[in-house]
Amino acid sequence: MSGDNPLRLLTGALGREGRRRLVLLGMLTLVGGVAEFASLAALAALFRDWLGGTAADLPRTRLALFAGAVLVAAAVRLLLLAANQRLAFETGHRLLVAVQRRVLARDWQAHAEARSSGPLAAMELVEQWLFSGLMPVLQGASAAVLGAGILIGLLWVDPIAALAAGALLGGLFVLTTLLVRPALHRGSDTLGHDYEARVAAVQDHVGALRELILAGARGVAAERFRAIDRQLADNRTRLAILNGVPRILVESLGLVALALVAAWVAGRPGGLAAALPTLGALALGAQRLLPQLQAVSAAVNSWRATRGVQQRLAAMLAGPDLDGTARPTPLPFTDDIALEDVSFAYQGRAQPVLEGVSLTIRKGERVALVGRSGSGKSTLADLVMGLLAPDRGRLLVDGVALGGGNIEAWQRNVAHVPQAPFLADDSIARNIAFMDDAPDYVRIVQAARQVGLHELISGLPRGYETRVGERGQLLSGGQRQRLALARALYAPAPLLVLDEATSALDPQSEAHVLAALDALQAAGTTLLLIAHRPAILAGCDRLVRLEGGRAVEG
Ligand SMILES: Nc1ncnc2c1ncn2[C@@H]1O[C@H](COP(=O)(O)OP(=O)(O)OP(=O)(O)O)[C@@H](O)[C@H]1O
Repeated sequence: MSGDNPLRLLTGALGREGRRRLVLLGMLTLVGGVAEFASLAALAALFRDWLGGTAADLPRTRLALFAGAVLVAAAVRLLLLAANQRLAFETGHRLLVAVQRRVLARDWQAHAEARSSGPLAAMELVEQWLFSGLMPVLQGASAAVLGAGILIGLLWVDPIAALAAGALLGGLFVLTTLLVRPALHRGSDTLGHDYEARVAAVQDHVGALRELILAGARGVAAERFRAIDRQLADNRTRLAILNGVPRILVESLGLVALALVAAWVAGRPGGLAAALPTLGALALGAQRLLPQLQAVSAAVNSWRATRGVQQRLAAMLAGPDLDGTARPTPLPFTDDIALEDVSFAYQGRAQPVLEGVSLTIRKGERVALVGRSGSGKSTLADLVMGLLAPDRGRLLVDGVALGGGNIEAWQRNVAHVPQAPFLADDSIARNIAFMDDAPDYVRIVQAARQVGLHELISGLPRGYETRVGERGQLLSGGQRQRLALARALYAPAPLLVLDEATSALDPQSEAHVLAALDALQAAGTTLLLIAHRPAILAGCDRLVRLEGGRAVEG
């Protein structure tokens, strides 16, 4: 599912199963078209046989045929309704999953540079596309086939009248569509961005509420949001109206067109009596054909109205999909990690953060990275963890160069605790056993004890089942850090990277953490610490200082 062609987006989103369903839907639609044709033809035949007769002469077989054809047509419509809805929701589901898979497939740098409002807005975009784009299109496609069946029925009954009706209705459809086309294009192009802007604004409110309160800027934020949503609401209103106009025109002018054809038919030689079968077919045609025409018109215009949304979704789907293969076995790590002449610059920045850094970290060592703010400590740690790739130079683990295929295998050796760790809005236990579908409570408690959190957690009314709130906001900064450290201890990895992960700890908590680090090192874990606090630095085997993009010992 790739490319920015919205049509490819549709077929790609369907997947193999969806395409099979689409073929079935097409076949069912054809049956529906035949049923529509049959009901019209049966009605005309009924009128023809009955012409001039009394109630007693009613040809019962013809009547039964007509009733049968109408019932079959109704049954097929019901099936079509169900098949259309199923296909649409299934496609929406697949599309959303596909977008999230691509969000998860991004590499670290792309993720850091991307706006998080995009993936969040994808949910709204998919809903919008589903209800205002795909569903009308599926209904319109069915309607086109059913409408063709009705028109063929009319052709069979009275070719000239059918051609006249077809030409008038077709002309009407083309005219009304052309009428709204430019305005629909204009409105739809900004729609995708408008949705993203709205999500981004809400994210700011949630993320920066403290700052907004203290700056007295809540009113400003509300006003900005009002303007963003006003624009979106106005645009959606305009598009909905533009979408509805052709439908109303097609319905009302279409009725007039069919009445004109009926009047012409009634005026032909033979008079009203000879025209009766055609008039009956036209009346039924009007009742059946106009809604189909409306649906086709809605489909064409809805597809245009959601063009901007389709383009945004297509852009989100343009990236690579998540690798579905099994997790690789960890890369052997028994000797050392070596950086050889490594240089790195962030995209769009002329100045490299690191230039010609060479450094060896032996297995089991505790190394501290120090240096001024912005000197590149986190960048170096990201390179060691394989989250970033060097522009020049290389990284070797036990002499094996990292790159391409073995990065994930290397990352299976790595645990990381950042300064502001991510905590899920879940229980303490589930945050320690993060992403573990079968949490081991013995290990959870052990990890919590090691970071000095067990007493505190045990004292809470719900203990380890206490929820930590969104991003852990029901805990203090130091508690969050220790919880993240407990997470790293729960699933120990040969290399543990702590990036200012102890900055919010009091001396007592720090003592706990130091003891935990000692135990880890004694068990053979390699520790790379970015830290400033003397107690943490004192326990390290080596200090590596970053200065002007270079690494110096001491
Ligand atoms: N994703 C990014 N894109 C562009 N530049 C970045 C990115 N991340 C960091 N930088 C820049 O790279 C430089 C090094 O940043 P880094 O976070 O590695 O420094 P640091 O030594 O860890 O700083 P601190 O001690 O303040 O955390 C900084 O100038 C920073 O602005």
